[in-house]
Amino acid sequence: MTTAHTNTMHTEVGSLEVTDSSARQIKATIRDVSKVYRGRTQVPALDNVDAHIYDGEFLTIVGPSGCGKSTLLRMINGLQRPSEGAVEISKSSTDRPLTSMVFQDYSVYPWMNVFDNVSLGLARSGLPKPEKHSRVRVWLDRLDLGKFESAYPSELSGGMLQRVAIARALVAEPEILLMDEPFAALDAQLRRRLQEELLEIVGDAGRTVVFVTHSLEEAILLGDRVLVMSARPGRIVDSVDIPFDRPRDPELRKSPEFRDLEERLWLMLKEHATATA
Ligand SMILES: Nc1ncnc2c1ncn2[C@@H]1O[C@H](COP(=O)(O)OP(=O)(O)OP(=O)(O)O)[C@@H](O)[C@H]1O
Repeated sequence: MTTAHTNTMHTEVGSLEVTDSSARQIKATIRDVSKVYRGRTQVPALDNVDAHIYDGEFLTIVGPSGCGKSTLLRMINGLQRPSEGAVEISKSSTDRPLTSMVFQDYSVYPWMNVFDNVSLGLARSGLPKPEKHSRVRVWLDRLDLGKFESAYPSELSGGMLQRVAIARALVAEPEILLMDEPFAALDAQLRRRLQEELLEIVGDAGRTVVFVTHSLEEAILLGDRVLVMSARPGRIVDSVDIPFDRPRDPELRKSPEFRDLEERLWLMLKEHATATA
C-alpha cells in the first residue's frame, strides 16, 4: 500500500504510545518506510524501515555510504515523501516546529549577517521582536558567536559557519533536531570541539536529536542509541543502546568499553556493507 508522508500530529501528550519497560515515550514512528527514486533508472533507497524515535533521546544513525541515511532524515522532516509507509511525529506544543535540520554544508545565507541568519530560525514563530532578539542572543552566546553577530559568512571559518547553522536550528526549539553529518566537512580538531560543545548542549536539556554520521566514534560519544543500517536499499539491522551516563567526558573515547562497542558496531556494519539492489 502506498501512503503519503503524514507527519501525523498527536496533540495530546497523554495519548503517546508507551511500549517498553523503561517507559520511554515515543516521539516519532517510522512505519514501514520504503523509498524508490524514480528517474531514468529506479533507485531503491530504503526498504521497509521501521523504527521509533524516543522523546528526549539522542539517536545516531550509521550505515554504509549511500544506504539511505539522508533520505531517511528527509522523510522525517517532510522534505520528501516515502514511496510506501509513513512517518508520524507526536507534537507536544503548538508553537514549536516539528523539526529543524542541520546539513553538512553549513547552508547559511551569504548576504545575511550572523544575527539575521540565526533569526531565520524564528521567522515563522510569531514571537514579538524583543523576545526573538533575546532568544537569538542566548543561542549566539551559547555557541560562542556573540562577538560575531554582525559578521558575514565570508568572514567566518567553517567551524563558525556550522555553529551559525546549529544556532539557527536550535533557536527554533524544534520537537526533533535533525543533523545530517553536520561535522563531516570540518577538520579533525574542529570536529572534536563541536562534538564536545554539542555534548554540553544536549547533555542538560533532554532534546530529541537524530544525528547521521559516518563516524562510529561520534555515534557512540554523542548517542543514547545507535541505529545501524544495511547497505542500499537501507534497512535497520540493529538498535544498540549506549551504556554511558551523561554528562559524558569526551575522554570516554579512550576507555576499553568504548573501544569494544566501536568494534561491535564495526563488525555489524561490515556484515551488512554490500548493496543488494
Ligand atoms: N534525488 C535522488 N534521485 C535519485 N537517486 C537518489 C536521489 N537522492 C539519493 N539518491 C540515491 O539514493 C541512495 C541513498 O542516498 P542517500 O543520500 O540517502 O544515502 P546516504 O546513506 O545518506 O549516503 P552517504 O553516506 O553517501 O551520505 C543513493 O544511491 C543515492 O545515489
